[in-house]
Amino acid sequence: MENVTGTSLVHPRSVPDLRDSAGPVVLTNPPYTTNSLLVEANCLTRTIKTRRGEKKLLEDINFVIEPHEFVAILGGSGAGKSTLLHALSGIHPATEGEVRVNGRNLYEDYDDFRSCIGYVPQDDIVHSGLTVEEIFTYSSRLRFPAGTPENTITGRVNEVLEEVRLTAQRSLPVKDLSGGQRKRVNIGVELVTRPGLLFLDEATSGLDPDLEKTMMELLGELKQKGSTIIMVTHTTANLWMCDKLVFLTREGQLAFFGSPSEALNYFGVEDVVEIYRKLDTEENPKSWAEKYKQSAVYQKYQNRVKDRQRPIERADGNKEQDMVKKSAACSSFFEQWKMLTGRYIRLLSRDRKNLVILCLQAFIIPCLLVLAFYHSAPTFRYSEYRPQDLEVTRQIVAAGKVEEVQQNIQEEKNRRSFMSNCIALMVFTSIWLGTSNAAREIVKEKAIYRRERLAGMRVGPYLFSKIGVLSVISLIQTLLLVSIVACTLDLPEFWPNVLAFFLLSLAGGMMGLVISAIASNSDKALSTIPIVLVPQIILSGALVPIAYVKPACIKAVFYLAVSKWGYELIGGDIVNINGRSALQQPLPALNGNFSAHWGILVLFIFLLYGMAIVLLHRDRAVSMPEGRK
Ligand SMILES: Nc1ncnc2c1ncn2[C@@H]1O[C@H](COP(=O)(O)OP(=O)(O)OP(=O)(O)O)[C@@H](O)[C@H]1O
Repeated sequence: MENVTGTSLVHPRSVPDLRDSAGPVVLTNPPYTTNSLLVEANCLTRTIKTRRGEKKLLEDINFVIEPHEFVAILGGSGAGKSTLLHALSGIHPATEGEVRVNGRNLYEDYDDFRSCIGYVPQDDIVHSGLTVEEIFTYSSRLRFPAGTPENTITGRVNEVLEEVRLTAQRSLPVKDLSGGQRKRVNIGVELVTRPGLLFLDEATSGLDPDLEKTMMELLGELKQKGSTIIMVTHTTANLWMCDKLVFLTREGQLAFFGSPSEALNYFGVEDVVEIYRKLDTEENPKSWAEKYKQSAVYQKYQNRVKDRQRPIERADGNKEQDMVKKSAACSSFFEQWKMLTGRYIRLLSRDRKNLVILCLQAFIIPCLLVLAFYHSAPTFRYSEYRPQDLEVTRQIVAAGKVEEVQQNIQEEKNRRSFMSNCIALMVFTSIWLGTSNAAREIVKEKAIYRRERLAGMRVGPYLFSKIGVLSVISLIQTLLLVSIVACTLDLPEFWPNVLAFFLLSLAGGMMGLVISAIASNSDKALSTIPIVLVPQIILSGALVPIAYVKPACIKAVFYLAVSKWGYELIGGDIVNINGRSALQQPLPALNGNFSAHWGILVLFIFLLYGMAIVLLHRDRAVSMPEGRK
């Protein structure tokens, strides 16, 4: 392993996969990224700011991991193992120092390496409602370059099922698998592209000894197939399968880097567990780092670093770059959107209870509205709003029958008031339905989202897949709402009403997605909904007519509420009942000149969409180079 020649840093086995005999890179064959990668950690330090000042999680870590090496990162709890893994994989870059992969700066060229890197998190971050086969298939579609034939994907999925020994369970949903099987699914997701660099964060923890050994053997096989594997682990039973061990002191310094046998010799112990004890009981952890720097093992590997410098510089940079870039070519916007939409529909359709609740709420709420308004206010029926009413009133006035005029005015006021209330409630219902449909949709799968962003998923197709499916749900709910309420209460203008309520629901959905993008978990998302929805009720103008609101700066706040524009658009002049004479010509909903209101609702939808895009782009867990700044 230590005699790897420096003439090419690409493993020979990977070449036929990606190139035809004529030379140029082709993608008709499986687009695996089996090119072996050499990893150099140069002076890695990670400092964070705490209330008590700066804290170093990692300090001056240096080592070189050769292609095809299987490396375990070890150390006591809180030593910085995960921090080091994140720094090496580029997920959370070090604040000082650099990681070089085949001589190139990983942090600067992360996008080029994205598809060569697999990261298996500690938790089983997959959609538990999908089957094992579906998970591997979607994972392949997301990670393979555009235009990869379906049979290539199927072939690779079958291979991975074999590799992780889950062929018999391929049709089972992940939620029905055992803990160990789920771990294997978690690892398999990253294996579809056969990554050149595979990082695992305690991926084998919690497994029984037999399964843990099986997983280590599996990783050993992957190494044989060309991957460089770096793993954080607490399990010491099978460390002899690793090529190198990295030991960290309690304070994140490098205590040791070398082979398992060298580790036992260096620490003068017979069992790796004793090394933990030695590292833990040392009063001054830094002394381990200093001692290691004086050791022969350190000198040996430092020489290896020096020897490595020249071959890296000599390597055929262009070919190397081409290959990495080509394999990093992710699927197109449309392909990603299609895949993500298909997966989202599948997931929703498997969650029958949720679907029933979505339909029920769109059915029960309008039914309650009808019950409340139809029986209590028969005069409210919209069909009774006729211009003749006004004429009749005028005749009564002309006849000097003041009492009848007053009664007529009162009836007119009641009618408008009921109408106004019903429309306001429908407006709130639409916005609320949209918001509650969407508020959990990103946050509930945020860990998966982050994992897939690392694998090359783009924010645009992801958000569009959510919006597309949620729009269909909103449309169905709106049709139910408007059909039940508007038809029973004789509201005219059916389709314009449907469109207006649909836009409101869509705007609500966008608010929900913004909440979902900000929230750190589903509970927080749900408790944020009232913060967004209650202002929609207060600022709609239905409770306090905007004409009466003073001063102007407070009035301006009302203009920021989606409900205000929807309420005015759908209610027409009825919304101004308190500000106008009841004898004014009543205008049926949507008959006035409200074209600006349509435009403003659409503008709100676009603004909220933009906000969700920006928030998802700024998600710190997946912002590679920015994380360093
Ligand atoms: N964002 C942070 N703010 C403050 N301290 C942090 C932060 N992230 C990590 N730490 C601290 O850095 C140290 C190293 O954390 P890390 O998760 O890398 O340790 P670890 O060796 O993987 O631990 P374990 O084996 O228990 O998972 C810990 O003491 C942890 O509390």
